[in-house]
Amino acid sequence: MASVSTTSAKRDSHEQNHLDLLLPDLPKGPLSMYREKASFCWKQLALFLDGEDVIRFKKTIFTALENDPLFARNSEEHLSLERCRELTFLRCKRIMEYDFITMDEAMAQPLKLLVLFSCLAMYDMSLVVKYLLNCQVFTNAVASTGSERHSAFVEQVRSMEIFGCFALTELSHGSDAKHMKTKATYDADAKEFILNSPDFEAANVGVGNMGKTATHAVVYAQLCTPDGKCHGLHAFVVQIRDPKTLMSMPGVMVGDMGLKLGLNGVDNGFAIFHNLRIPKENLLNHTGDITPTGNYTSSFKDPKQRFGASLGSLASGRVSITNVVVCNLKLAICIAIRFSATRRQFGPRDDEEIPVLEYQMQQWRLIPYLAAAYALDHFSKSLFMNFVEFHVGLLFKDKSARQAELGREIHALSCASKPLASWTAQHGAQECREACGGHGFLAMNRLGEIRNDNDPNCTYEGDNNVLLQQTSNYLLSWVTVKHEDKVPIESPLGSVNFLERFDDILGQRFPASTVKDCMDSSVALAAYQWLVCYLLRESYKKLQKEKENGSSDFEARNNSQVYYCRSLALAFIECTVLQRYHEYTQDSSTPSNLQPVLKRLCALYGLWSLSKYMAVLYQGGYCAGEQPGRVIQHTILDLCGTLKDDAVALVDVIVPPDFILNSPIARADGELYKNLWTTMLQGSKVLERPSWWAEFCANKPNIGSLRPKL
Ligand SMILES: CCCCCCCCCCCCCCCCCCCCC/C=C/C(=O)SCCNC(=O)CCNC(=O)[C@H](O)C(C)(C)COP(=O)(O)OP(=O)(O)OC[C@H]1O[C@@H](n2cnc3c(N)ncnc32)[C@H](O)[C@@H]1OP(=O)(O)O
Ligand SMILES: Cc1cc2nc3c(=O)[nH]c(=O)nc-3n(C[C@H](O)[C@H](O)[C@H](O)COP(=O)(O)OP(=O)(O)OC[C@H]3O[C@@H](n4cnc5c(N)ncnc54)[C@H](O)[C@@H]3O)c2cc1C
Repeated sequence: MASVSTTSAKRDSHEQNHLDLLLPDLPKGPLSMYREKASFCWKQLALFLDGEDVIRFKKTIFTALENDPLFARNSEEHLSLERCRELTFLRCKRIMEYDFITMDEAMAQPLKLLVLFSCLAMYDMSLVVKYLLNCQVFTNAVASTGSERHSAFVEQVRSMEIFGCFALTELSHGSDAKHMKTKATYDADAKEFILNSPDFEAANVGVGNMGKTATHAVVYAQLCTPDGKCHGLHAFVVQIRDPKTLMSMPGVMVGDMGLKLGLNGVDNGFAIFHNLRIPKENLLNHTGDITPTGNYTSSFKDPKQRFGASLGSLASGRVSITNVVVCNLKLAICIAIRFSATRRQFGPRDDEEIPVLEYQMQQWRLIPYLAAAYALDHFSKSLFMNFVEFHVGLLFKDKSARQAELGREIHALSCASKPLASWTAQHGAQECREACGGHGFLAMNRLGEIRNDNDPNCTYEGDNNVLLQQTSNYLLSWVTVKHEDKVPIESPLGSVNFLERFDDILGQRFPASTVKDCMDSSVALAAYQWLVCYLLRESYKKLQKEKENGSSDFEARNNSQVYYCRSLALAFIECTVLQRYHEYTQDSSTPSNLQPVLKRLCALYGLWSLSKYMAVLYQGGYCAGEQPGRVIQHTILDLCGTLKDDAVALVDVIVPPDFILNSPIARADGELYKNLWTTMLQGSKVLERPSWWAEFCANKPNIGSLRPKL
């Protein structure tokens, strides 16, 4: 009989073999030095974070793209706008053919939807945006704002009989959705709505997929009844092009908005409606409906609530964007860390050059973004699952108070998580670009594309600064609830529950006196809870003061954003991200050998984010004297220094395959110069003289011949 130790050794080696088949070893080379220094096994962490099923699912998607010539990289340099759009469309169609996840599978494992979005986003942001606008944003808006009578539109999208877009923004109104001017007037005789853009300022603009491809749009318009009454913003399904010819429908002037700063695979367009008649049934009737004779009915008595509900479908976009932008951050940080681990500049001796990752400066610039990628990734997935819970409630027509509160909480969280994640990715992408020096500026290394394609995430689905106001409004509403109703502060997801200990928390002071104390992420978490309570109190006081001084509600709110409500919303979401990541890293189900590295990432994310608020922490008296500031700074540097040896392995866990990453300076083999050089030489016409060579060689300028004669 085999001894216990032999049996367990056999089991270990069996598990290792299994892991090696699932996640093959990465090539040996210049990155091996760091891989060998890692304090944990990257394969084990990948397995813990994703699970075997998701790892296999990702592999299926990535392999399909890599083996499909339609997805070949760099096959055509410098695409024209037309070709870029065409290629993105063809790829979008191909993704529908692959049907990586069926409806039933998505219902059973909703997180796999997010995995699919992430894999496509890592390949190309334009592709994922184009695909999602049609298959998710349009269909979701139809399904959640409409009713059974609209299900045919969803079916037609699935078979690509029609192609969808989502049209809310107008030329003269974007953030202020309530004041959109497009008008839908009911004609009781014809049982139709007549859609009109009163003037060109009411034209829908910036609408993804509308420029060239969409046949149908969810259009937001003010619903007016024959009695001349306006019932506010409602959504309608509007056919804008003929699916047989892609020519515009009569009554619709639709066009393309041209080149953008990024995301050029997506055709953003405009549309003007002139007496366009649409069937009565095309009103998406979740928030309100119309009887055949033209009477308006709605289950929402409060117009403010009705307005909020009509925009409800935007929440799924904001939740999903929170995850998609983390992909951009992951791509950028993976490139910069692999580069920094192989790029050598200067050294302690003339004959020794060290990797730039060894410099404290480079560590401090990059490793916090690596920590942020891990923390935000965890948060975005957990928020998505909260959204799924809410979505299921909607599907089952849950009218409970909890469901309504859950909706409010998810709205508040997503209105701050999209800004936090998109800005972190934006700043991170720029830092990574600079951290790779001149090589980072070469388009082939992809950091410019990542940065430019990430940029509009700060604007679409709601401008970041405007959205943050929704979160601070939500937090301030709890103060009113507490004062007026004297009920406990308790939300379905618990994100605001700590506010119940408001007075107690405000009485606390920075507790850590040594770097060792500060390594525990509970220190940063406690500081964040104090910060949120303090900013909430100060924002509330500021609003009151503004009103006492004669400001209207509108003015008071606007004059309380900078340093108050805006900071409050951001601090709250950072606190929530940290809280969730802290709980995750401390959880007993997290393998003990992975806990040290995850706890370090968590502590670093917390302290690094917190360090932006040092002035407020001192201003409010949470910190006093030199010690707290110093300890925080020293701990950040200490953590960066320790995590530096784990950084390459932490990248190996989250990085996609080379084909998807598509950055010669960051391939898994770490052969920085060979890969860069080969790619440079493979460019078309690199060694040829320019086609306009004669302009230099033969046609010399007649110097001074054009000098202005005064
Ligand atoms: C088991 C099943 C599994 C299935 C899982 C489902 C998975 C689904 C996956 C979905 C995937 C989607 C993928 C998306 C990926 C995206 C890719 C990127 C595509 C990007 C394309 C871009 C599109 C666009 O940009 S569309 C245009 C976007 N425009 C905006 O966002 C406009 C911004 N402005 C506004 O939203 C409003 O005007 C706002 C919020 C600023 C409000 O302004 P206000 O006039 O001041 O009104 P206010 O008083 O604040 O609000 C009244 C009331 O309503 C509440 N409210 C407002 N909005 C919402 C909302 N969206 N949801 C809920 N409640 C809302 C607000 O809080 C107020 O309430 P009270 O305070 O309680 O009165
Ligand atoms: C690539 C891309 C794709 C898009 N796709 C779509 C789409 O598919 N469908 C669609 O409908 N729209 C789409 N949009 C439009 C997008 O939703 C809007 O641009 C966005 O909602 C912001 O509106 P706006 O551009 O009108 O900015 P504005 O609202 O004019 O804002 C301009 C500036 O003013 C500030 N501001 C505005 N209000 C306030 C306030 N109350 N307090 C303080 N500051 C304020 C904002 O912060 C911003 O900096 C897309 C945009 C882009 C860039």
